[in-house]
Amino acid sequence: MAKLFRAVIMGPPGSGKGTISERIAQSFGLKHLSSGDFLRENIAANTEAGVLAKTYIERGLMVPDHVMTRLLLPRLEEMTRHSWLMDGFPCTLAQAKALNSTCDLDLVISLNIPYETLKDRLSDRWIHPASGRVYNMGFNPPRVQGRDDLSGEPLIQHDNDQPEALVARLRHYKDVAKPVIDLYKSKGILHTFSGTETDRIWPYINSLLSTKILSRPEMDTQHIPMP
Ligand SMILES: Nc1ncnc2c1ncn2[C@@H]1O[C@H](COP(=O)(O)OP(=O)(O)OP(=O)(O)O)[C@@H](O)[C@H]1O
Ligand SMILES: Nc1nc2c(ncn2[C@@H]2O[C@H](COP(=O)(O)OP(=O)(O)O)[C@@H](O)[C@H]2O)c(=O)[nH]1
Repeated sequence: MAKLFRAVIMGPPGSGKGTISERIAQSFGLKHLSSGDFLRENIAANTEAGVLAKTYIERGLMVPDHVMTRLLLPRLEEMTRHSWLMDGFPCTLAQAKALNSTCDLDLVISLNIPYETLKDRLSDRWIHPASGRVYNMGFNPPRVQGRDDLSGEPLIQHDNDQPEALVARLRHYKDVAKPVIDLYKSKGILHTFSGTETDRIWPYINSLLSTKILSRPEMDTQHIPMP
């Protein structure tokens, strides 16, 4: 049976989780799972949990742990035959404990990015709300200004990406993430990457993953022998 690989990427808002997850998914063939995308799918489909989650997200609040775990864990249980990388979950200790009871993680990537960098990136972040695709006017601008590359639909900015909201979001992230980071450190699976540019961090993440993962998407098809 093939060795499956399960990883989590953590970091404050704007640290590049989504951007780096996409690169990892493309280079190593892991499925990129995003808690935000998953919530948006549930909201669009009007599921019971989606309707509930929406009431929190609209107020700029985190969705309660029990709603998140009820939504995400069954989804992960369906993924027993896939390697995956999860972005945005767990972000509290309760979520991490719930995840722990479902699967063994191989690796946790934690991004450590200075506040000034986060502030600059987020004030320039544009989002295609329907898909969650993310742009930055300097780093990865859309082909047509203000429009999503694939659908051509308008891009928006989130109020809570603006500097006034960011300090509170970062403080909250630090408070809730610290015990999660400590937990993964104690398990010996935490790898922290610091810097101000995704393009400079990426080679280190790439080479770490190259030592842990055998190769590209074929790994999902379960024909790769155990090392
Ligand atoms: N693990 C989670 N626990 C609780 N709420 C969550 C979780 N993941 C996402 N959410 C909720 O869904 C919303 C959208 O999540 P998403 O990750 O797309 O965007 P975000 O808050 O802008 O995060 P980031 O800036 O880090 O990308 C969050 O603002 C939060 O309300
Ligand atoms: N200028 C700049 N912007 C970046 C860099 N890496 C990511 N971004 C942008 O910064 C914003 C936040 O990145 P994102 O991947 O959404 O971070 P997340 O909130 O952790 O998922 C997005 O607009 C990205 O396009 C970088 O190295 N430089």
